Amino acid sequence: MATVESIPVAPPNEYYEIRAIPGKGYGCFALKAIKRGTRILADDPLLVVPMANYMQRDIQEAFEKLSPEQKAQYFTLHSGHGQDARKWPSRIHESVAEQERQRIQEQHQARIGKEPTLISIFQINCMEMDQGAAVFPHAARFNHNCNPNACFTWNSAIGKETIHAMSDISSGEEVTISYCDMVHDKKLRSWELKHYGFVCDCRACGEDEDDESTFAYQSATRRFRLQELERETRFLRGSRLECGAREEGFVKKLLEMAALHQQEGDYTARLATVFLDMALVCEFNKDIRMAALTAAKAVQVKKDCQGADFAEYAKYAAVLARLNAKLAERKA
Ligand SMILES: C[S@@+](CC[C@H](N)C(=O)[O-])C[C@H]1O[C@@H](n2cnc3c(N)ncnc32)[C@H](O)[C@@H]1O
Repeated sequence: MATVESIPVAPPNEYYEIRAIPGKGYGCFALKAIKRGTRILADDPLLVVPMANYMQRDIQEAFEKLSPEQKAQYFTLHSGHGQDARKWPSRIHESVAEQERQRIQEQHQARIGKEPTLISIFQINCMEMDQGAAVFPHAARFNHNCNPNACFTWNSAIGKETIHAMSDISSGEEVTISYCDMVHDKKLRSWELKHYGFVCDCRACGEDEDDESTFAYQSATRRFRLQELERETRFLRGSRLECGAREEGFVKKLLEMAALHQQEGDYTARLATVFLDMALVCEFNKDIRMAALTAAKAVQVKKDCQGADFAEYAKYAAVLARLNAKLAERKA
């Protein structure tokens, strides 16, 4: 039970404070109106595990390197222990290799254990970092929403985890991020969130998806269509974008994807890639005016969600500069 004295403190900042929320532990609340694109937090890693398929011993090894204060800070974080074993599969398929089997068992024991452990804290607080994962003590205080108002990124250029506002946030509103892929449907999201030990009660999860008048219905429809469009365009993007440029209806599909992401409030780097691909396809098809317009949108979204100091941002800015130069040449 949280007491006033035990409430964790946010790092000195003008944007948010930490408050207790019944049933959710703590959460982060806006101290004032925050504009989309604002960097709310840039957090240093506390405990780093340099591989994705980490074992208990890897967390232990990283933990041993911490100072006594850092070790104590780690154990103030929320833990995913105390879950009901009956809600998890009781067997591991025989085809699973020995090392992975051990990994699954370690994770499972941590979840159903009675006390917080290194793993039970790591598994619900870690975020991707380079080829592995890390716990960021302040970023770890942001709760989940399937339609969040903020997003997080590991920014290797500055060596920090950043949290940016993805929409305009009102004073007093909880600042949330998504722990799962925003395109996933409710069933998959609930499985992903089960690993964190909670059932999401956001509008997209809590309302009746079969009732056309609800946000949940609209959201489910958008996510379903986005999945379809991702499947249809998967092999026409990235290094195969020139094939996409030649495909009839491809730009229309990218436009639809961009619209759906925006309607869903998903102003993440994924939306930036859709705008960038649109710009490159338009450039390929010699529609420079449209290309420059969509490149400007890509740059804006990229900057808003990750910042101009994010390494990949320079690539986006370079595309826009090239297109603007082409436009200027045409006008001259
Ligand atoms: C990374 S921590 C977030 C901060 C945490 N609430 C705290 O008190 O430090 C993740 C844990 O917070 C809780 N949590 C996050 N989002 C939630 C939500 N939407 N509903 C209920 N619990 C949530 C769950 O216990 C989850 O395992």
